[in-house]
This record gives sequence, C-alpha cells and structure tokens, in this order.
Amino acid sequence: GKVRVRRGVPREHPGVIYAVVAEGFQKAHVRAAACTWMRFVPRLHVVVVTEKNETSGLEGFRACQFRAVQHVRVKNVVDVTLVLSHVRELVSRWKSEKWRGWVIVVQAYTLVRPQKLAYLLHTRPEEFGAYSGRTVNASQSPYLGFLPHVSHEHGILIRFDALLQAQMPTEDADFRAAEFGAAMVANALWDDGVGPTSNDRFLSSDRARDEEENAVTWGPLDPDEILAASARLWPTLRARWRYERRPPPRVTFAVLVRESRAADAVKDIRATWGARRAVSFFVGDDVATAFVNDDSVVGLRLAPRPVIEDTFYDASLTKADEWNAWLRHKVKEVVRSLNTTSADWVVLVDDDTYVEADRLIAAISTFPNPDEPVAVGRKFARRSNEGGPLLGGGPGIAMSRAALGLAQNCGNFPIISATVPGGDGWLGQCFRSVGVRVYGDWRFKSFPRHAYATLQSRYASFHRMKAGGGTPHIPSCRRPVYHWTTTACLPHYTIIGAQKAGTTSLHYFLGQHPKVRLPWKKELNFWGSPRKPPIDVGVRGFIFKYLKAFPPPVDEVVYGESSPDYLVGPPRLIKNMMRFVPDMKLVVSLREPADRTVSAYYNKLADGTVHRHLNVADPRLDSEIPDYKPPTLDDLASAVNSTLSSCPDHARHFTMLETGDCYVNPFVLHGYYARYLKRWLGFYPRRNLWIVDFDDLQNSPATLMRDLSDFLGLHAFKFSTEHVYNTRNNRGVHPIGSQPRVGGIVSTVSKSLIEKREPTRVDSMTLGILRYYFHRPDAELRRFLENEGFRMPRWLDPPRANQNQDPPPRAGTFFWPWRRHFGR
Ligand SMILES: Nc1ncnc2c1ncn2[C@@H]1O[C@H](COP(=O)(O)OS(=O)(=O)O)[C@@H](OP(=O)(O)O)[C@H]1O
Repeated sequence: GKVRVRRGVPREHPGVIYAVVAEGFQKAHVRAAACTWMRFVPRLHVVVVTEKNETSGLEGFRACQFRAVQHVRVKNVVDVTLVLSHVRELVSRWKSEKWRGWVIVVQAYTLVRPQKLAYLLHTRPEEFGAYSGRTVNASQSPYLGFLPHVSHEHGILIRFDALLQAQMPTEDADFRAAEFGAAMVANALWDDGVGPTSNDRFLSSDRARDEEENAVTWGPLDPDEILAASARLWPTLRARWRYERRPPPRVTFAVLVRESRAADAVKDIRATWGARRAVSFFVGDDVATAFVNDDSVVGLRLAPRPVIEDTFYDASLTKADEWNAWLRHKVKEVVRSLNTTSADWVVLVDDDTYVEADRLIAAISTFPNPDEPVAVGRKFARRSNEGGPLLGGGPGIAMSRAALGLAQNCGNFPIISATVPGGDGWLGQCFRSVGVRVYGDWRFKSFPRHAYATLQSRYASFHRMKAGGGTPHIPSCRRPVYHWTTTACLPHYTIIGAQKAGTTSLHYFLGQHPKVRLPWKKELNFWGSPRKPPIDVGVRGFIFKYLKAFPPPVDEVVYGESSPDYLVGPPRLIKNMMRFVPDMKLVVSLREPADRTVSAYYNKLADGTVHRHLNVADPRLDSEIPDYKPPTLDDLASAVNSTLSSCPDHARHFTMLETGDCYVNPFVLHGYYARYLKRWLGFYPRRNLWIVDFDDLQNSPATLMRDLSDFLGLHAFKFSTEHVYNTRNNRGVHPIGSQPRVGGIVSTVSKSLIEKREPTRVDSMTLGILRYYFHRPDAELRRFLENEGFRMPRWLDPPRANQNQDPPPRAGTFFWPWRRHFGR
C-alpha cells in the first residue's frame, strides 16, 4: 500500500509532517487541494491516511508528484485519536525524540499554505504552543463539551514531543467521531500539562475570504470550493496578485561585477535574465565602467583591489585577509549605495549567476511583509557558526527593504577565518548584529551540477554558470540545458532501430532539414550498446560524452541521434534515457525480419565482425582470430531451426546478451520486434513512438519523410531522398577494419545503382527457415501494432500469401548445409 517512500523531511522545510485524511473524496478534489499546496512547495512530507480500500486520495497525491508520500491505513479515519496514534507510530519510527518538528492533521478538504505555516513556526513558534488549532467551545461541541478542543476541520497542529508524551486514549467503539477524538487528544495533552492554543490562523471556510492574508489553513471547503480556491489562490503568482489587487513585490537586482570581466558580464546579463528586470551593476573601480555610459553600471571608486585571484580559499590567511577585506569593503559599499525606497526587496547576486527571476520573486513573496527585517538565500551550513548566519553571496541574497535599511548602518567586522568568505561573511555578521532573520532557501542553487534538474526544477538561481565569468547565453532551442560548464540542447528524437532497416538513410535524410543538428557521428550508443552494457549514466557523462557530441547550440534547432542497437537494449538502457530525456521522441524502422537477418549477416561478413556480433564480450575482428571461419548464413539458420525444434516457445529464446535457456543468434533474434517494442512502451508513452515501414523508405521516401518530420514537429521541407546510405556493398557507418568512420564521410550510392545491383543469393531453404521462424514473432508484432493503433508495415498487411503454406520444417531435415560446411 505504500506509494513512494522517501525518508526524512527535507532540510528546507523544517519540521512539518502533514497527515492528510484523504478518505471518501474524489480524486480530482484531492488533487485540487494537494496540488494547490504543493505548487510552491514540492517537498512536503505527506502521510496520507485512508481506510482499507480507498485509493482516490492516494492517487490524488500521486498525481501531484509529491516527493515524500507515505501511506497509513487506519480502521476508521473519523477517529482522530486513531489517526494520530498511527501517525505518531509512523513518525517516531524515523524521527527521534529530539526532533523539534510538528505534525499537522488536516482533512483533504482543508486548504493549507505550507510555506506560511513553516515561516510562522520558525519565526513565532510561541504563537502555536504545543497543540493548536481553532478551538471549539463547549456549546459547539456535541461530545465532551466541557473539554476545550480544536476543530479537526481546520487542522490540528501538535508539536512532536508533546505528541510523543501524550497518553493516547484507547479506542472507544461508542464514540467514534472526529470531535470526540480531538477532544480526547486535547484531554491527553491536557493531562500532560499542555492545553490547546486557540489560533485564528486556522480559518473556517466562512471567514476564509476576509482573512486570507493571516491564515495558514482554511476548512472545511466543499469539493467545488476547493477547486475554485485552488484556481483562485495561486495558479500563478500573477493571477494571485491580480486577484488580490495588490501589485507584485518590487524587486531590484544588484549584481556584483568582477572588474576583469565587467564588459562581458554586463552584456551577458542584459542579454538574458536581466533583459526584463531592474538590474544594477556594481563594479569596484572606475576603469572597468568606462566601457558603458549608463546609470545601471555603478563604479564604486574603491581603492584598487588586491591582485589575488580566485584562489582565496587556498591562499594563506594573510593573503586571504587582504582579499576578504577588499570584498567586505565592496559589499558594504554596494549595500550603502542601494536605495531603500524604490524596492520592496533587493537581491544581491554575483555576476556568474543565472537568475530565474519569476521563480525568485515567487520564493521571496512567501514572506509577505517587506517591512520585516528578513534575508533569504542559500545557507552556508558549515560556516554559520563561525561568522554569523551566513548566506552564500553567489546564488543571491534577497533582503527585505527593512533588512537593507538596517544593514546600511553596519560598520566593519573582523575577519574570523579564511574560510568565511569576505562579502558574504560581512553581511552575515551584520545581519546578526542588527537582528535581521536569515532563512535558507534551497531554491538558491550554488552549483547547478545537475543539468537535467535545472530544467525541470523550481530553482530560482544558478551560481557558477560559466567558469571564469559571465552569464552564459541560454540557447533558445526547444529544450535548453544550462550547466555551469556548458550550455546545450537536449536531444529531441532518437532513431532507436532496427539495425539494418535503413536507419542511416533516415538519419542523414533528417539531417538535411535546416532545423536538425546531428551529432559528430551516427551511433553514439551512449545509453548502452551490445558491447557496452549500460551502466547507470551520470550527469557528467551525460554532459561531456553525450551533449558535447552535438554541435554547439543555436536558436530553435532540434537535436537528434540514431543508434539502431538501442532497440534491443535492456531495460536499464531505457531507464537511463528516460531519466535524462523523459520525452524523447523515438523512431523505429521495421524491415521484414528475414531480409533484415540476411542484410545484417552480409554486412557483418563484409566488415569482418561476425565473431564480435556473436560474442559481444570479445571485440576481436574475424581476421584477428587464428583460423576463424565465420559460420555461413545456412549454418546460422540451421542452428536456429534445431533450437526451434527443441525449444518451440519463442518466449524462451534469447541471445547471449540476455539470460535464457534457448539460444538464438542475434542476427535472427533481433528481428523479434514485438518483444523489444513492448519493452520500450513499458517506459515511454505510445505517443512518443513513431514506426517507419522500411518498405516506404524503399518505395515512397518523400511521403515517409513528410510524415516523419510532421511527427517530429519540423516545418515542411523537401528532402532529397535520391541516395541510399550504408548498403551492404557500400558501408559508410561501420568499420571495414576496426574504427568507425567519422560521420561526415558517409558513402552513399544512388538508388538506381542499387536497383541494378546483383541481389545477394540466399539459399531458398535458408530463407524458408528464417521465414518460418518469424511466423510467431510476426503474429505477435501484428497483435501489438493493432492494439497500439499503429499502421501495419506492408510485409504484414496483407498477410504474406505463402505464410501458412510453408511446410513446417521437420527437425533434422535442414541439417545438410551444416554438414556441407564441415564436410569440406
Ligand atoms: N532509401 C533506401 N532504400 C532502400 N534500402 C535502403 C535505403 N536506405 C537504406 N537502405 C538499406 O538499409 C540497410 C542499411 O540499414 P542501416 O543503415 O539501418 O544499417 S545499420 O544498422 O546502421 O548498420 C541496407 O540494406 P542492405 O543493402 O540490404 O544491407 C541499405 O541498403
């Protein structure tokens, strides 16, 4: 019954575990409520409480993709004591007595503002006591009216230590009701000396509208109200501000610019995130500002800075002192020159930081009042003891205008150690001395290491975007990736197979499109290949080995790769791809499997890589193995035939790559398309998959390319499809020898030549065996394509005329080619 279990509450949202009673609601309603809370707080720790068979509540939370969801089943969700006992048991399993956090029990029909609650608990914990909520007076309460208790409808907030101490009443069958339970809890806590604190931040629905600003919860709301409220509250911040008729907070960005790179940094920031924002640049000396003539660049006229570069963490304390002293001086001057009246908030940020300004403003606006002295940013956890409550200056320090006003009066502070950074250290000491409260916020990111995370994340700023300075140009390709070492585009499509089904032609045909960029070679085989079993791909590999294989990003282009071995890859390969590119478009070309086998065989024979293909662990070429005689196609077919007679169930057939009991060589087995396609659709949605009929590539390539580029969302283009790539007589992609050729030099032949070419003679018996072998896989493929609603490739539709007429081969009959081979 567990959903997704992640241990521990994330540091960023200290200490509130939400026990949500989600029973008897429609999924849409739970989702509306849950997704509303979660819009800005993706990492709430939620315990979903349901009765036995209830699933809609769980699904509602799942739909919002909460990171930490746990499921508790209780006999009766209406009994609050029961709910709390279970939750207590669960929480105490992973939280020790020392944990200073809170548990809040709310109903799925209670709307919550989690950030506000976290903020209040952090700033004014005394307001909540050990046990609080909206108290219900005796006359309103049908049960145990003489005991003060809080209404379960608006949320019951209990400090975890009080919950642990409380002697929970045992279940009482006669009094199963929420009020009763709440009163019993109150009673239990009361005995321990803590009564409930009445708190009007827990609002009942009828007062919700008027007191919205103060409230942390509203309840009960009926389902439609939940939907309306979630639509009303924060579909986006802008809508919310519009609804509340209050202007969004005015935020000014102050960028500390390093003198040596001032020109580039200012240009880059103006070209990217600074384009639509109020940004001032502060440079320490006048020389560096000479290049611009505008008010947004402020020269501070500081004394020339010391010549120590970047190395201050390693430098000796004396040198670090000198450097730190200069930085302190600079930050102090910047703080002094900022205007406290023109903005509600000021964000101090380094010049190698990329700011997602909307997200940053969203983060700030959870602090409603700019007249409270608060500062928000990334906390330096380890250094805080030394200097004060330190925030890292790189990813940005946001301070309210009240905090700024106070900080402007700060004087000098001594440098405590070389590890307390200069400017940030000064600010920390300053904040402490004037009583500015400092909050850590995970959205200020100091190293955006995870390229993929930055795309999907809710991070508000990314520090160290480009080593050595400047905000990088964020490419406006469809799927940009930013990383502090690079910018790139995520690939949009991959041609995953099948091998020998014209993937090279497709690859280079697509490459003709003006919007398509191909990597430096066909077949990167990055996610895994037969000779490189897929390991879990890491971020560094993804960036340096994969993204770097593509040309540098330019506007509005589409990146695509082709590695036909992916199709037959194991699940791990697909998972790797899924993790980094969850909406990759997949293109698969299908060729009549017996023809495919023949083509694959003759190509490997020409390459001298038959042995390697059959023994993936051994990279040697055929010619490198003494006395190696590659098996003939007839040999291979007969071997398959004997496997089929001893092992008639195709499901048990495997190549050596996979584990299984009945061996079938990969030349043949890779034509078992249904098996592989099903595996892919176990991960990727059907809409991401496009199936090409090889027959169309041969006969109507123009139409095929038109449909394919439609699927990839490319504008109409006239592809030249005259040439045929990578034919068996004219190998372009693969080695004739050992090294693959570089992508640019791919040999093609014109179609007319191919048509004139002498066909490779294949023994009819061999072809018969192959065709017979593929009856079952083809039937499976046909069913699969039908079920998934794909167009049938021509070789399956209409059914092959002789399909049922081929006599089934009898075991032993077809051994003659084998014998012939060895007889010589
Ligand atoms: N446009 C067109 N028309 C007809 N046939 C074509 C076309 N493009 C590729 N081909 C044939 O496809 C075979 C090569 O497939 P791949 O490029 O996928 O091979 S590989 O897996 O990348 O090695 C190879 O098949 P064989 O020649 O039978 O080996 C190519 O001739």
